Amino acid sequence: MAGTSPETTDPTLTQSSHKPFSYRPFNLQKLPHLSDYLPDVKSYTNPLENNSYYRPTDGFYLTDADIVLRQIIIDLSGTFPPSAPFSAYHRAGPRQQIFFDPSSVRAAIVTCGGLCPGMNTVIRELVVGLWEMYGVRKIYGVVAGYRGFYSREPIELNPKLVHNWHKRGGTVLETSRGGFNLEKIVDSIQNHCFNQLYIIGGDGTMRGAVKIFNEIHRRKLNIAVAGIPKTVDNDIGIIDKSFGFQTAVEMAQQAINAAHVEAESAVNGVGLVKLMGRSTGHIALHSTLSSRDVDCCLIPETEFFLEGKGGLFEFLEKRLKENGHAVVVVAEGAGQDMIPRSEAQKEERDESGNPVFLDVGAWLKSELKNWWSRDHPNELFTIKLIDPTYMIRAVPANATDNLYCTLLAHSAIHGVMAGYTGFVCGPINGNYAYIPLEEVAKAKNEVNVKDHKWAWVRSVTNQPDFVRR
Ligand SMILES: Nc1ncnc2c1ncn2[C@@H]1O[C@H](COP(=O)(O)OP(=O)(O)OP(=O)(O)O)[C@@H](O)[C@H]1O
Ligand SMILES: O=P(O)(O)OC[C@H]1O[C@](O)(CO)[C@@H](O)[C@@H]1O
Ligand SMILES: [Mg+2]
Repeated sequence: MAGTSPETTDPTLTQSSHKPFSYRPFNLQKLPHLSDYLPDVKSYTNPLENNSYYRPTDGFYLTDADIVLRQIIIDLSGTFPPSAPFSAYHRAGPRQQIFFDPSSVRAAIVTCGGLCPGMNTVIRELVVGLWEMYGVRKIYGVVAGYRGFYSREPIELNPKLVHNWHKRGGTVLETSRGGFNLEKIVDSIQNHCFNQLYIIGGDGTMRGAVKIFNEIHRRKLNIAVAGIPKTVDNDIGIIDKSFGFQTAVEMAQQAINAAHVEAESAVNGVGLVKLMGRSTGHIALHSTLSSRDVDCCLIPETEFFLEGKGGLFEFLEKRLKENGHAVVVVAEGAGQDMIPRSEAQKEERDESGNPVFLDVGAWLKSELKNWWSRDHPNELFTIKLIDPTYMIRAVPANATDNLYCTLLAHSAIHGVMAGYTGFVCGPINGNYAYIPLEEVAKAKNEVNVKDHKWAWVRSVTNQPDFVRR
């Protein structure tokens, strides 16, 4: 159960009792396990064995031999096997042997960072899953993010209390930014005798979770740490997509529809929609592709400009002439370098240290108005800015995201009960896997403006590439 070695040279599948499978050209990512630093940690038979609802059949339990490949698209005309081996991860799911006696488990759940549809579903399913599948009875909610570990009393959770939480937006446990004090957090975890941590949050939260995991490891504590990636921006790497993202894209359609109606109903009407996306434009991109009413999509990953040949003004002028209206979607992180700001504004950070952005929607609206009145002083022009910001992330998860949240929560529980620690669970190519926390904390998921998806956006909108020629 301990580690897996990527160094095995034999290209055939090999197995021994302590060194599980490794298969070239796949590099099976090492998953930390409590037994790595606690050699005497005891194992138990999984209680699902006797759970009348599950009746484990052949193949029900997964072993370390079950892996998920990160790269499933291969160009055989290139070098094969590739010079750098593909990453592979352990599949998520129940293990026959577990490393916690359910009656001694004290699980803690915390939510950190901004809101995202589905946070309450994950909490609910962690509570219900721990309770029903493994018979855990001591489950606590840490209130208000990382700072809550040392500044608030945890609340005890049970299935009855959380039964309808999945129907509510936000997080009943509350969340916050900042307040990360490693010593205080780990001291408090020890004082409360928590031995399982379920940390729900975005990229910043995962970086904090790595530090907590390392400190727990350093103190040699019998505490397993699981990260559950949450980000409405979909900016966490390796996993297919984050929960709540699809719900947010769906909500954004309402704003785009309204912008389209306003623009269509005016003379030279422009509907401008500002959507979330701090450093990634996934919400803007996916909303544009699903809507088909969008004439131009602006995201942080690619620059744009206003004046001159190939610029936004020239493009909109053409569109207004052709169609009488236009819809522009802009991600909040786009065009930040173009917005004038004071020295103080340049330095501004939120409690977590993230740069505070200026309002690209208001800025763009004003630039477009000025341009039109300068170049077409005698022609009507209307611009309506719709900024649904928090509306797209404060809603409950849709059915697809609710299902996704449930599978994530159950994957996390199975992994922790099996003694894995310092991992994140998430879907890779549609299959749930355990990924080392450290790897997730480093990985970014930006829109690749060189790939087919962005080309698709450009073919749907026919917007310029904003390259000065
Ligand atoms: N490098 C870091 N080390 C330790 N803690 C961190 C780090 N970065 C962020 N955190 C902590 O993680 C928590 C959440 O971080 P942040 O506000 O950046 O949100 P996030 O998890 O990235 O979610 P999102 O950006 O999707 O809203 C905060 O309490 C913050 O103090
Ligand atoms: O106003 P808050 O709660 O700090 O969050 C705003 C940020 O959170 C996110 O929703 C997620 O990081 C970003 O899109 C946005 O910039
Ligand atoms: Mg973040």
